[in-house]
Amino acid sequence: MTDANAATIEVSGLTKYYGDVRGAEDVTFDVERGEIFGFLGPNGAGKSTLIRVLLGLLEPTSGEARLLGSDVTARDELLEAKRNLGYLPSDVAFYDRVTGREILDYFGGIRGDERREELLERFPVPLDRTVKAYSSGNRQKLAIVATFMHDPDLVIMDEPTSGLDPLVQNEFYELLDEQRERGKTSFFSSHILSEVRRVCDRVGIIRDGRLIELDTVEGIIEESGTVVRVRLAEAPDPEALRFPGVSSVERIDGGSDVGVGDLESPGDESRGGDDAGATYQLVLSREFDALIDRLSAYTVDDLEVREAALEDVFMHFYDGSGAAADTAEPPAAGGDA
Ligand SMILES: Nc1ncnc2c1ncn2[C@@H]1O[C@H](COP(=O)(O)OP(=O)(O)OP(=O)(O)O)[C@@H](O)[C@H]1O
Repeated sequence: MTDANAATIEVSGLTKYYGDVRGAEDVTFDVERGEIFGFLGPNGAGKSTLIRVLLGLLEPTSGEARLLGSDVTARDELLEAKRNLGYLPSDVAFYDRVTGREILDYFGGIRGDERREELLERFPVPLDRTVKAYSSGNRQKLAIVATFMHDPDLVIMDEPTSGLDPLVQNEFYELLDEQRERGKTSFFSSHILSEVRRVCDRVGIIRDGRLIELDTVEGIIEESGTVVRVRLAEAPDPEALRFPGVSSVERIDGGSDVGVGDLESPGDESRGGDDAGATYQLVLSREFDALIDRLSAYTVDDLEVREAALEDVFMHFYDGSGAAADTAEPPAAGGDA
């Protein structure tokens, strides 16, 4: 039975293997009623695997998952819970020889459509055209209307803003804010950091199938929220600059094998490697006394301290690997991260 007081999503020790291939490993988290929860990770991290298990489309190898109080492996229970669920897949595929209106009529007939008109005003689409003739943005807007129009308690979305222009994205974020005010729950995967920062209450970060971070966006930034760039006259091993509170330290002037010099600050590339000194980037919590203490052992030629962008923090969680490229924000997304 659906339990009105239960967390809307409960995942406990969930593991899913495809034969020998790990999809998800020992993942545990809850999403509470009224939360906006962002689920992040590089390509192949296991996001879709978890979403598909939650929807009952994949059988877990071990562990448990409950959706709106229902065990996702109990078919009848889950079917009942799904009346209160909206699902927006990443690759929306409508039967495209029918019109947008016919599609909404179809889904409305199955699940209800009490919010249809209001949502169409906010996300207008050419209703009488066949979906085949829709732009990808219109297709996504139609999918949003179809996902929310029966006013579900929980919506699960896989990269919901892909293909939307910035104005429509904003409208979508406002819709999520309103959902939260109405006690509805939103769970979505994303690669767009500005969107995560703008809308999410909490974030789970998944890598190689494992949940490696679960916190509020503020908590994540606070924990690793300051970026320090320092140019020293000497060139110590980066590890010599590490102290408690430093989550990453890298030499960024080409003197080490870790290259994050492409992050920002045009002009930096002109600096490094041409003499005995070296430039480092540290990501740390606000441990300034310890920083000054550590740097006092060297000659500081230049020092820059700034608040970390979410990108810096994610670089850290994504381990500075090529996977971090997935966190890059597409130009159309706009935003502040
Ligand atoms: N049907 C499948 N058969 C075998 N392996 C699979 C299958 N689906 C996913 N995998 C593997 O499971 C791992 C997790 O993949 P998943 O699609 O869940 O990642 P993702 O985080 O959703 O990635 P993306 O951001 O690229 O969509 C990957 O190694 C992937 O290759």
